[in-house]
Amino acid sequence: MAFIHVTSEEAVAPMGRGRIGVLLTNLGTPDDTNFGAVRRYLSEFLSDQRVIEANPALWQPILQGVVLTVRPGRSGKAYRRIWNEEKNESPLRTYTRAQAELLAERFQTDDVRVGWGMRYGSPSVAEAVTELMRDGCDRILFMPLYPQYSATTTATANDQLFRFLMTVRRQPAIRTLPAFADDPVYIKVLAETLQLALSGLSEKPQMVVTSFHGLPNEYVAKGDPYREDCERTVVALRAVLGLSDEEMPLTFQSRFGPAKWLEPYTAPFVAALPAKGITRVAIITPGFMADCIETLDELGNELRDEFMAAGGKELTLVPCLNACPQAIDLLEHLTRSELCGWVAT
Ligand SMILES: C=CC1=C(C)c2cc3[nH]c(cc4nc(cc5[nH]c(cc1n2)c(C)c5CCC(=O)O)C(CCC(=O)O)=C4C)c(C)c3C=C
Ligand SMILES: [Fe+2]
Ligand SMILES: [Fe+2]
Repeated sequence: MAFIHVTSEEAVAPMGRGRIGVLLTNLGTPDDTNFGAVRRYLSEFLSDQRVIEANPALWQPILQGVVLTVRPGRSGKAYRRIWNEEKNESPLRTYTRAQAELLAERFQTDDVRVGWGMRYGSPSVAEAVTELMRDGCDRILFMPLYPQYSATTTATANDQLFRFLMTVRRQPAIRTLPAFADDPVYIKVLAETLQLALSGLSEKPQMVVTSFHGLPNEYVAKGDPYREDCERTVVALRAVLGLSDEEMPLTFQSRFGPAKWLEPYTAPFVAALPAKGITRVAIITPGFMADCIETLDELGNELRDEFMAAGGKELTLVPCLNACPQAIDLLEHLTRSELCGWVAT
């Protein structure tokens, strides 16, 4: 029996092209400030083996026993201090949604859909990708919003996307955003945000401390390039602003657990400054694309109190990029670069 080969051009439909989707992703945040909601969020977050690399057989009893008994109450209190009462949600969610909505406006004429999702909590990455696929997107740019790469953030966000796609028969094509630690537009926007925050002050700060989320030393020793990426950002920022290492030091905040993390630790570093005659400081947090509990509470409340109690006169916390027009310029720049060949750049 002869096979019939369909070879004529008319017999084969040209390849259909669907829409392009862009999916902004950040870490995630609790749905509420009550004990149960914070516990659910922390349980998901701290069960991620990219975040806590300890053997789960040893870690889970500690997590479910001690950590999730004590921490949700303490963290819930902190979330209540920074909660967006108007929208009844965490600031990280407010800003991530706003970033997606404003970025979507920049792509209206390209017919590019922009969604947003969270690595932990809601809306989940799976929900957000499903929505884009239902909207006809067959090519998706996945954008974990971490300027500095870490396996604990960038890689686990990518894992979560691909884990979902394992359940999908007809997968979209995927691109993922790489870290952008020394991207000139990112550095320029950081510099402008800093200058804007300082422009209203009657006296200039004596020091601009950079504070990045910390990471266990062990992860870096095993090859996580996070510290190098943070250094890249700070070196580029100092160069643009004409500041020395002493005028713009690099520090790490938000240590969790008893292990040694990247140093110097922000809080003791800043609290020791008044004793050295430095009573006016600004703190900039380039690793956070949006204000969250770590910036607003850990620095804006806890560290501010500590600094003032130690004899400090003024602590200026520079807002994160959030949803200001320059932040959206940056997101558009990153998106267009990564969509090269998919849309006109
Ligand atoms: C081992 C624990 C943690 C690692 C490693 C870690 C890395 C890491 N985190 C961010 C960004 C954010 N972290 C946030 C909150 C947060 N982080 C940890 C622990 C680790 N983070 C905890 C327990 C929490 C919850 C808050 C608390 O209970 O204190 C947030 C804010 C979330 C919010 O809702 O506002 C962000 C953002 C980075 C960039 C990073 C690796 C470099
Ligand atoms: Fe964290
Ligand atoms: Fe914290």
